[in-house]
Amino acid sequence: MISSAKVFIDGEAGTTGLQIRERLESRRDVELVSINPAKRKDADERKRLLNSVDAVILCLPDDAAREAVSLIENDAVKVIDASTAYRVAPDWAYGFAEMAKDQRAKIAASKRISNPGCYPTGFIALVRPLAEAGIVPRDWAISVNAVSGYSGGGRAMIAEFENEADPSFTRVPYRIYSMAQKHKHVPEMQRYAGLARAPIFAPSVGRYYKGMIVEVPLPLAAMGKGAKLEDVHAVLAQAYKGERFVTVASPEEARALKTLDPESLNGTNQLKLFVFGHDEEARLVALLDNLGKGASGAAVQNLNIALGLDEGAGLS
Ligand SMILES: NC(=O)C1=CN([C@@H]2O[C@H](COP(=O)(O)OP(=O)(O)OC[C@H]3O[C@@H](n4cnc5c(N)ncnc54)[C@H](OP(=O)(O)O)[C@@H]3O)[C@@H](O)[C@H]2O)C=CC1
Ligand SMILES: CC(=O)N[C@@H](CCC(=O)OP(=O)(O)O)C(=O)O
Repeated sequence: MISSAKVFIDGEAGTTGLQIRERLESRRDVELVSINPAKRKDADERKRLLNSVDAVILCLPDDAAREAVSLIENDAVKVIDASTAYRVAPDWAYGFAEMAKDQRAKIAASKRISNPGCYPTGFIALVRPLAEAGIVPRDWAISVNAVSGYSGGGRAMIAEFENEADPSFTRVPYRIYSMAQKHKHVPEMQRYAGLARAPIFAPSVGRYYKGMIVEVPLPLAAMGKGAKLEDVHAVLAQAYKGERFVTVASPEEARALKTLDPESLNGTNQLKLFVFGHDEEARLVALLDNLGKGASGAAVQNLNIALGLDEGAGLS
């Protein structure tokens, strides 16, 4: 346990970096080390800071994250990378503490932690326990549909939706994207859900800032396992029993809902799972803030675990 850990956020002026900074600023057990804004892309100054702290959080595009990792020579520095660069790298710990019983220990023991993608956080939470239980066959042709607020695309997409002077400015209320089935999140979805086949991923973005719904339709009757809706719920409830940041709505709560608002958990590090439908057809839903449990919340949770601090410090 380190009493006051020094932390540098590389990319602290970006969407994710700013939110992490806000979550850490008032902490007494963490001392934030900032870069002079004029030098924030200066490799020498970044290298100095990257090697002078207990932990760094990388909130950069993939290539810049790889460069940052290559600049670290101090073996004591712990790295939490928010980008896609190392999410399926074998020598990195996947930073989804609730994903498996031994995952916290893996995160705590590793100096290289990759923060999960926002969509994969919802997908893996829903599917991994069901694949382990045999309800979802590992070779099932699974699909996942999702909607995100536009902050999911970082500063560039925020400008697209908010800045009328931006050449890409748009007023669309909703749009689908990534139709070529090559989204950067698919490899980590497949790997950590434990599937033999890549899921068909259909993401979309809406004209609102943040919040997301990730949905997995499951034709239970066609899956040949004889699982009923209550079995699906029971597996998920057991998998996340006692977890503070991942909860499963009760069957009564799910039945009472007529609609679901993607913004309901904004500002929190919460991920809430729902099992809708009936015994023949289930609609599994994960609700989260793409900038909360989908990014900055998860990064702070991982930082806390990596430094041996209270896992929930700075999080709600
Ligand atoms: N937004 C989200 O919901 C999520 C984002 N992430 C991931 O987090 C990372 C950051 O994303 P996000 O915050 O949204 O992106 P942003 O575009 O909002 O921020 C990226 C920041 O990195 C800076 N930057 C770019 N290149 C360099 C460099 N070579 N050296 C130093 N700084 C650099 C940018 O500066 P400038 O703008 O001046 O180029 C910007 O401040 C990405 O890898 C993304 O995939 C993860 C989960 C969710
Ligand atoms: C709405 C939108 O565009 N979302 C982004 C995902 C968010 C993101 O930046 O990906 P990470 O979670 O891996 O960092 C996308 O689909 O590329």
